[in-house]
Amino acid sequence: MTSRRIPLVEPKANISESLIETLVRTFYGRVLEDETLGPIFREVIGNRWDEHLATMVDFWSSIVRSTGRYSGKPHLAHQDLGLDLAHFDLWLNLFETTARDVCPPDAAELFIDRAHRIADSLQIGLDIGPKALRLPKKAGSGPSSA
Ligand code: HEM
Repeated sequence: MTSRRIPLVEPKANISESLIETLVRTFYGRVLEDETLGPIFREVIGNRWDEHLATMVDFWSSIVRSTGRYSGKPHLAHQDLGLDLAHFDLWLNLFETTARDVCPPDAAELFIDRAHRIADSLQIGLDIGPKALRLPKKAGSGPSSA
């Protein structure tokens, strides 16, 4: 049997909905104060903050409690935001700090592990950074570069 290269952090903590809500509210409060991330979120979300926070609570509840409450398409939500690696680094650093500030250690590690995995998947799907697949364009799918 081969060992995993990236050990999966398995859920140990029984994470409550109220912890998820605290994490989500604290994190997006800090995101809004960030001089780079704040303006992006303000512009895109506008006055839909209640909806966004509720979506994010459902998202994390699905991830760490397997409640199945989220069924959106995160890749589509991010594809027109012009994100680059620096945005992901900022987001992940802020998320890690917030998770460690508001969660017990084992819960924080689970959130952080999943956030990194999903960020990787977003970068692969959005063709950002060294993890991007950079697949050649299919014939007929764009302007030809003769
Ligand atoms: C790189 C920095 C990031 C920025 C600037 C960013 C920005 C945004 C914005 C503006 C939205 C709202 C889209 C809309 O309602 O139209 C959104 C939605 C969302 N983001 Fe991010 N995001 C980032 C990284 C991440 C990461 C790393 C994750 C996951 C760990 C994530 C998960 C989500 C989810 C689940 C939604 C909801 C999509 C839906 O409506 O179904 N984002 N993000």
